[in-house]
Amino acid sequence: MITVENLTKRYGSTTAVEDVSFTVQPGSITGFLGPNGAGKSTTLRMLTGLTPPSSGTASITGKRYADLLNPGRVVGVMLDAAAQHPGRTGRETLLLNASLLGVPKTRADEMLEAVGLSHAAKRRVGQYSLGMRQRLGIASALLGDPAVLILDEPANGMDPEGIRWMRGLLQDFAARGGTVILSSHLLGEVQATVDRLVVIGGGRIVANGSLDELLAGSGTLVRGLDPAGLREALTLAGLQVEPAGDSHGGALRVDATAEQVGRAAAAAGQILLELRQSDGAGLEDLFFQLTATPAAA
Ligand SMILES: Nc1ncnc2c1ncn2[C@@H]1O[C@H](COP(=O)(O)OP(=O)(O)OP(=O)(O)O)[C@@H](O)[C@H]1O
Repeated sequence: MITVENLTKRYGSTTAVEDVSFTVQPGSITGFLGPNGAGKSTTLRMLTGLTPPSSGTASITGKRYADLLNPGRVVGVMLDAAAQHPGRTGRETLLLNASLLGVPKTRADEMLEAVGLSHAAKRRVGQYSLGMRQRLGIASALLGDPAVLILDEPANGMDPEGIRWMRGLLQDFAARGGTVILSSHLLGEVQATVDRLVVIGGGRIVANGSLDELLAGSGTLVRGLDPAGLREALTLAGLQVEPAGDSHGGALRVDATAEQVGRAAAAAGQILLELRQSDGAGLEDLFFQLTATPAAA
């Protein structure tokens, strides 16, 4: 379990992270989402003891990272896959990390196999693509057989096949009771992988919940035989209504449950052609909406 409580980081007059709190439970994959500069890396660096917080605390399995006896056996971390030593081979990289962690050398080859890099084991990391470095970074993070994984932008540079592979690996890890947090600035990149989302914008948490909860938060899509009459009826019933966009053929997005919308329409005798929870496009809108800075909103 990961617990972040009231974390704040200031750099001079810049507040990179402000009063951030969330938890990540075992058996789940949490996406830590936000646009560039939102404060994701700073939060993950504080969580892993690399950046001291200005205030607040972060703990992994109940302890601060610095207080873990052999942290690599508890938590696997990948913060910057591109920063790996270019002159070492993939295998040498893992052998070195295995000896630092005190795990058997055989783990290095096992992990190369697990991330699909056995064929490139003897190639220098400098010749690896970014996607291959991400795989190597994940192999390093898994070396100590940790219960917790913290990955900063692991999908960056991966092709769709790589993202699908990583999804399977992380879902297996979580299914065995592991705790995973991974950051991304692209919702679409992680949407199919994560169970929960913590969304950060301008250093503050702007949404936190399961994907289902956040989807439900994007409202109900409704389409009627008489669009103008339906809109008037819903507005008169006190519901917030807006057009759902050109691609939805006169549909409306309503900030209410499907039942509330259905009842209001029925009371006004409006005939409905479609009534459903607003879908993934709504989540994308929600993401932009949530992460827009007040000045841009
Ligand atoms: N060492 C530092 N000194 C000064 N400002 C910093 C430092 N590190 C981060 N910042 C600032 O803190 C803010 C948050 O940065 P951070 O790297 O955490 O964002 P991010 O969400 O990880 O973005 P990205 O996806 O671009 O990595 C930014 O405004 C950044 O310029």
